[in-house]
Amino acid sequence: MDKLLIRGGRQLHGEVRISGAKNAALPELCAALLSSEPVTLLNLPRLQDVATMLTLIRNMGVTIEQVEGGVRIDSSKLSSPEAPYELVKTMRASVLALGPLLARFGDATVSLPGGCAIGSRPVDQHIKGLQAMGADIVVEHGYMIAKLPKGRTRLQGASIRTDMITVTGTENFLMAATLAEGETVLENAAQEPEITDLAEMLIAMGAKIEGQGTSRIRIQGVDKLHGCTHRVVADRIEAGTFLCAVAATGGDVVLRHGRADHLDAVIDKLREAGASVAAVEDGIHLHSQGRLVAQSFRTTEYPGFPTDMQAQFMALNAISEGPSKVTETIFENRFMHVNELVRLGANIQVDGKFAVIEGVPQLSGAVVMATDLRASASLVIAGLVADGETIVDRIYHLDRGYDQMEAKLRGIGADIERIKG
Ligand SMILES: CC(=O)N[C@H]1[C@@H](OP(=O)(O)OP(=O)(O)OC[C@H]2O[C@@H](n3ccc(=O)[nH]c3=O)[C@H](O)[C@@H]2O)O[C@H](CO)[C@@H](O)[C@@H]1O
Ligand SMILES: C=C(OP(=O)(O)O)C(=O)O
Repeated sequence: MDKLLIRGGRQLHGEVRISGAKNAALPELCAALLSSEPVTLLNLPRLQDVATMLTLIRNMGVTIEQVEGGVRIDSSKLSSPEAPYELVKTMRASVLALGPLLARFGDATVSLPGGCAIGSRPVDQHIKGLQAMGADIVVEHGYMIAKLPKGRTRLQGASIRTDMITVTGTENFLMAATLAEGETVLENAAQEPEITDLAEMLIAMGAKIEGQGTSRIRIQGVDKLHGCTHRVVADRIEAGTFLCAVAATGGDVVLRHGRADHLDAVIDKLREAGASVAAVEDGIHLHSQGRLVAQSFRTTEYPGFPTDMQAQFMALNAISEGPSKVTETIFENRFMHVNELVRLGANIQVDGKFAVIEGVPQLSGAVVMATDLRASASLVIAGLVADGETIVDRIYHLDRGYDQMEAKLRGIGADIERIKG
């Protein structure tokens, strides 16, 4: 298992290129299954999750050709609309294959993803919504087996209101509805920029969608979608992670292609903490000097503070001045990084969905274990400011969602290397 070795204490200066977003690329690879014509996705990040999704769809009989900056996906010969457990277990986003397969073939078998470190993450809303569109779905032997009733060839438009806001749920319904008969209205829809990006790709394929980026999305089903070329939106969580890293170490960095307009909640907190952050042409500029002031925050759905930035901002709070309180409202078990941050000298108490942090002036390097994707990123940030050497073990979590993180950090002056294991 690979590890990262970090020698902390360096300020970060220079430019980082932000990659395409994991959470847009994954649904968009599934959206390519909606058409028998080729789809080209550009600005595709080099991530383990993307590789897993490509294996998953290749397994179904899809042809993938590498092109500069991305892939060309040809699903005209897709023969087996199935997502097996072996692939789904390493990546929950595989559930995004369900909506497109069902919409195009009237038939899909997708493994239930199972729980993961940050929470139980059920998919009951996905099933309920697709059932409202006329699918028969049974759960047997750990699989969701979805079919259209006899005599039907298309899903039916429906009004779907989920019990809570769900990002991949909204994406599954959005993709399924593009080929359904009639109108689908998604109420209580997620508003994340990745959903808007997916909707823009679907529109480029001939879908009729209105209201993306709001809580009410309307889709008029069409008979067929065609191919398209789409550029994956920049990863706001990768950008937010680098902002927190530089805010913690001090320094001056431009995040090329970063979208400040997708990170308002995080940038507001960084400014309140004392960092200077500005949108610049095709990027974000951050300048930070000296110890910042810790900030309390509460994770909520977009446009609120993202749960995917909670761990990284907590690492920053751990070495900022004063107390802060972090409230995690989206996932029930997303404080796995706390014990590891404590091993590095942080002062953090957890009580249910609250974490209370008392900033300390200095962390000290140690061996720590990554438990999930963003927990790993928070440990890297802590390692960059800690005294001496920090080893972050189990970074396969990090590789799931960060495109060459250590090379990008080295490029702006961090002392960080990968130890192959
Ligand atoms: C690939 C991708 O885009 N992943 C993101 C997506 O995950 P994902 O789409 O899985 O997260 P959801 O928005 O669905 O989850 C929100 C909450 O709803 C619950 N829920 C969801 C669906 C369901 O059928 N039943 C149910 O109870 C979840 O357990 C969670 O408590 O949004 C999360 C919340 O912003 C992010 O942390 C993930 O990075
Ligand atoms: C939780 C995350 O991703 P996923 O939904 O793919 O597990 C994340 O990106 O932080």
